Amino acid sequence: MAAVARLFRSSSSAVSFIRRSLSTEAAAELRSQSYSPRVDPKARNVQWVFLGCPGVGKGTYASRLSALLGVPHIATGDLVREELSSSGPLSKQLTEIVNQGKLVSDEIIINLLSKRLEMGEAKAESGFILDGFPRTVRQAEILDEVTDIDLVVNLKLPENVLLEKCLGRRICSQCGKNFNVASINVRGENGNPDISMAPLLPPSDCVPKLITRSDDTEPIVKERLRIYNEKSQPVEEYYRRHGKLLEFDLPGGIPESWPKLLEALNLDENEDKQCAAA
Ligand SMILES: Nc1ncnc2c1ncn2[C@@H]1O[C@H](COP(=O)(O)OP(=O)(O)O)[C@@H](O)[C@H]1O
Repeated sequence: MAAVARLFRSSSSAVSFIRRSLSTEAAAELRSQSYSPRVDPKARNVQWVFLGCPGVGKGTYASRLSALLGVPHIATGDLVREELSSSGPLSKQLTEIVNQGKLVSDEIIINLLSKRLEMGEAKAESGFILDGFPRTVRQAEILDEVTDIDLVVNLKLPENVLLEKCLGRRICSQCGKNFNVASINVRGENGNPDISMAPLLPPSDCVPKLITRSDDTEPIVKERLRIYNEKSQPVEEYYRRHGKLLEFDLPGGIPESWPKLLEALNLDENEDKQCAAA
């Protein structure tokens, strides 16, 4: 773990980039606005983290908010998948780890994230919505050493829904959009409401190009859920202690959840004009 801190200390480009672009002043200003509903979302420097189990919809909601707020959506899972399809030196090692449902080392993930952030710097990006990072308490501590996170949104769904969602997930290999062929109807337990989600079907152009992620099989999803509970649930606790965690129980699919999420974030639905489809 010390090696990761050393990586940040010694990799001056990564550290200086993160320090420069993740301005704590802007973060303090955002906090002082306390998500006031009347603030122009584009005027904010958003530095948010999305937490949640595999399949919960971090990518869907983070990318919608990224379009609404005009900040990049950075998903470390996407960075890992890009790396493993690139036939670069890490590719074989990463394929093995991902296909076992395990986590990539903190060193590798921070390296990939630093490179992505540097690329954003070149494009004068400001703010971010991180999805899939941090996933260990050590990653959260390292992030805190280099920046000031404003808000952590913890998306939640029951585990049986998560499994069905992962197994129904399909991706268009051409446009990259995510779809879901599962029709979910799960009875709520212990007084919790029932959950229904209609399938999110692709347009006919995408149908012949649909692929399934190699780690979206039942045994691998179960392992990813186990690892989430072991390694990433403590991250929820870490941010809860720091008073940054917003818990959000998804009430259903996108049509029910999106307006409620905007409400929880004090964002006005009327600002949702240019939001891209999920
Ligand atoms: N922050 C991270 N730390 C370690 N490994 C990661 C991290 N982010 C992504 N990965 C790797 O990439 C895989 C895919 O990530 P992601 O698409 O976020 O999956 P999930 O659907 O399980 O949330 C993970 O199972 C893990 O192997």
